[in-house]
Amino acid sequence: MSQRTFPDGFLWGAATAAHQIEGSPMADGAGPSIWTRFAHTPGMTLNGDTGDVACDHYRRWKDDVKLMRELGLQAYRFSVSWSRIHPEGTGRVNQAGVDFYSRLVDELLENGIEPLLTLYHWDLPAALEDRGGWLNRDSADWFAEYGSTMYRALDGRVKKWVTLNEPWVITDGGYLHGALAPGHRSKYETPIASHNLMRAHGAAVKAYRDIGKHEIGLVVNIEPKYPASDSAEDTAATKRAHAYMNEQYLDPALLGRYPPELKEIFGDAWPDWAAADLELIRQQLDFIGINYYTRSVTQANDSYPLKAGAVRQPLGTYTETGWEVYPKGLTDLLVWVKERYGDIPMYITENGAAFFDPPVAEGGRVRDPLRMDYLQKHIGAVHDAIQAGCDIRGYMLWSLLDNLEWSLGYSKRFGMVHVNYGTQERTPKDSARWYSKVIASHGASL
Ligand SMILES: CO[C@H](O)c1c[n+]2c([nH]1)[C@H](O)[C@@H](O)[C@H](O)[C@H]2CO
Repeated sequence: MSQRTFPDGFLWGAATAAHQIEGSPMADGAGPSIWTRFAHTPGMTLNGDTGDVACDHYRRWKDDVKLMRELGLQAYRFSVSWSRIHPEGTGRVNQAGVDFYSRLVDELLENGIEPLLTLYHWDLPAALEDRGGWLNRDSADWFAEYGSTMYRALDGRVKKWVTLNEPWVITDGGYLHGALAPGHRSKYETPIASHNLMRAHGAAVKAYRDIGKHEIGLVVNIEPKYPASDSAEDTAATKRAHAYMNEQYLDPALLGRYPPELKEIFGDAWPDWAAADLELIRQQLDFIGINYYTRSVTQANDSYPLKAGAVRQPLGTYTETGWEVYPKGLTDLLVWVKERYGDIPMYITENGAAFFDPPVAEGGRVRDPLRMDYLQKHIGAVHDAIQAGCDIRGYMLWSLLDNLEWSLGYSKRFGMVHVNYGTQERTPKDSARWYSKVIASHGASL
């Protein structure tokens, strides 16, 4: 393979999220989030795992930034825990919470690492859930207020902002299937939560345009859907699945409309949204963040309400989370985004895999060849998309650290750095050493 050259300024980094790594969820005046509440509800997470300690990043942040510098990261994508900033969700600001993130950003900048800040990575203040959460139309104002607090505190030092991380997972997991906080199971609530999340996204972007002077975008998880057969049923099911996951959020954000398949999927549960709502949602964005993990070979089935599902590939390679390794899907998807939405700049804001890692060997080595192979192929797929004309400006590996995988607890390790949850010792895996070389060579060593 000829040497791969990435564009000048292409940012190499890694990503995490507050609830998954910080621990100390109630420290220094913070309020509880829906994940603090959900994880402490018996039966909601594997082994009853919670984010009470996680990777203890709330206390070890300085050493973790030092580790990022040693690895040569150029950027770091992290999220802010809303309930550290507004313990009741709105109104009173907890300055100690703002100060934590301000210190983290300063430390990143002092170490030559660009911060990429996600305002919302699933941890809604519990106080707002008690007021209806994302089912309450006021959530757009709540989110814009919180975003404005952070813009005023950090804009300028933070130059790349993200409103939401993955509205699809928030609603499909938290409102339809109930596997994620707040654990609802309602076909009727799901579109309402989705729509209010996107209204909140629009309101936060509008607020940014009044306060901020840099870049703001939206992060979506999208997954290419390939029909399992050329039957009419599988073709229609694939179209529904594609609209439900891939178009449901990018279409309103970038085109100001929902895909028509959503009415077919949700039926009487799909409201006729007001045009003014779609105008609020459709705000000029500076970039889109793409979270990519796998593809879905899709067939018609009796799932509710989508009536479509993935078919396991007998010759496929699968990760510990049951996702097929399919790098070409990333290229196909990025080209699809460009073709459907135009030349909007993109970042790969998450890509990575959980594999079973061996324990830390003598001398502090963690051999993770499967992860290295996954990453090499997917970064190569990003390069293929760039060659195909996509404007991709960076790659954030998921994840910097092994961390709390939501309802799966600590059972899945996505980190390029191993975390011993008993001692909190960090040990870079082989994949981290390999990634450092990729960064140092700007992709040439891929
Ligand atoms: C369904 O895959 C999603 O794109 C997705 C995968 N992941 C995510 N979203 C979340 O943004 C992270 O918090 C997860 O830790 C990470 C790994 O599961």
